[in-house]
Amino acid sequence: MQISRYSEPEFDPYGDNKTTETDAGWRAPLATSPLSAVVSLPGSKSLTNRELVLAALADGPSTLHAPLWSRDSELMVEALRALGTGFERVPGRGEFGDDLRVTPADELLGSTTIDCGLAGTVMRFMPAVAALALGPTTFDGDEYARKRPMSGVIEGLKGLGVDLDDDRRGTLPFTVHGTGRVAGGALEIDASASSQFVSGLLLSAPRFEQGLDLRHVGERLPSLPHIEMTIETLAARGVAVETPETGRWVVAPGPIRAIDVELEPDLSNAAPFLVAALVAGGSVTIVGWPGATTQVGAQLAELLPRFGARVERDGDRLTVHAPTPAPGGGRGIRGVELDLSEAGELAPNLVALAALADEPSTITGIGHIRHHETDRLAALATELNGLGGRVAELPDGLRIEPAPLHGGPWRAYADHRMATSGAIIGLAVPDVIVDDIASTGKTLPQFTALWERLLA
Ligand SMILES: O=C(O)C1=C[C@@H](OP(=O)(O)O)[C@@H](O)[C@H](O)C1
Ligand SMILES: C=C(OP(=O)(O)O)C(=O)O
Repeated sequence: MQISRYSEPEFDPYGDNKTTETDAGWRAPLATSPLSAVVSLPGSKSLTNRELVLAALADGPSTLHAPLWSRDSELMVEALRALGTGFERVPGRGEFGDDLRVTPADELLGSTTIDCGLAGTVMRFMPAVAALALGPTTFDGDEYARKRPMSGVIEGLKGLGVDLDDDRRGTLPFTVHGTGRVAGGALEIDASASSQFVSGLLLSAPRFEQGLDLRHVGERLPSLPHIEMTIETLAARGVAVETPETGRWVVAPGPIRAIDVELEPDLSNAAPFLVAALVAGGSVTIVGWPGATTQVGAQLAELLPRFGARVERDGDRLTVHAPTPAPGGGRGIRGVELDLSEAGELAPNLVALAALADEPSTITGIGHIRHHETDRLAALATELNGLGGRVAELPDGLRIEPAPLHGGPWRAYADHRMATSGAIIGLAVPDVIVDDIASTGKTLPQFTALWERLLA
């Protein structure tokens, strides 16, 4: 079989976003009439990057149908390719790019460097794979990636007997000295800073000699649905993860089956589009909404009605209808008291929505999003207040008071969800200029094209 390079010249992780970016930034389009839009979205980042790792560790070739093609998934492909995994693009039925055939290496080989970019999934999922490779693998990433916590991965691998050189600050860069085998066994880690510490160990665990008996010992565990997603993707490949008690996962050693998988659309990337219906009025429909899913974005169907939306489900179509405008002239968007600890990934877009509500909101349980692509609590408060907002940082969340907003610069901090939050504000407020809309290429290279079509 011919294994071609994934990064063929025509592939551009920033895609259509380049076409609308100018030197001054991207002027977020204002919504001038109620929406009536149907939107189709590319594959889920979280599912694609799990399936890439599992396909590379599987007992034969797997095909991923309708995978995500974006900066984060390209970084994952390049990381796995650097260790010897084969990739071949094959024509598929998806609207957003080819399918991908993944052929595991006969033997994973290190002696390489992996660029994690700003991708949490790459920096937290790949070190355990590198420990299964023969030879040293150095991990590094974007400047801000060096600030994201890695202690659960670093201390976890050391606890499993892996030789790892690090800066002792619990961050990138570091080098994993793989020997081609990991003993595995019982391990305790603190995953309070990120559920990805748990997922990253579980994904490789069936390949450890004694499997893994992992216990989380910290105070809180954020983003639980993402751990469920890891367990489900392993189960689909014949690996049972036992959960004898909350915060403990047991994986027996054994093969990871090669299977062909169909990727679901990214429901967290549906958030800005669905939120747009509440801000602009009218309705937005997402097609391809799965019947059952572990994606946390599915919670939008329950979260958006809390803000006053009406949600309708018809087969694989999910439609969000705007609330009735308030008699006094407001949009009718209600304030909320939300604990988003399970769904921190949705927080930036929901905070943007709350900033346009008629009533105050408090969103908590999201202290861990200070460790996402940027300190999202500080970034949201700074950017909204810069446009006249009244947002106060809490230790683990934000308090948002209604305030009239004005136009001005909106910094994205290289964070795709900060960029899309600026676009949401710009629907209602003229002259919001997002400095780095291309950061949406992390998970949705088509963002600006889809956004402009939403408003067309
Ligand atoms: O495993 C994953 O795919 C993810 C887990 C979550 O991370 P945290 O637990 O760090 O919030 C989520 O926020 C991130 O966007 C994706
Ligand atoms: C936190 C996020 O990403 P990452 O996978 O880099 O952690 C996110 O996409 O909101």
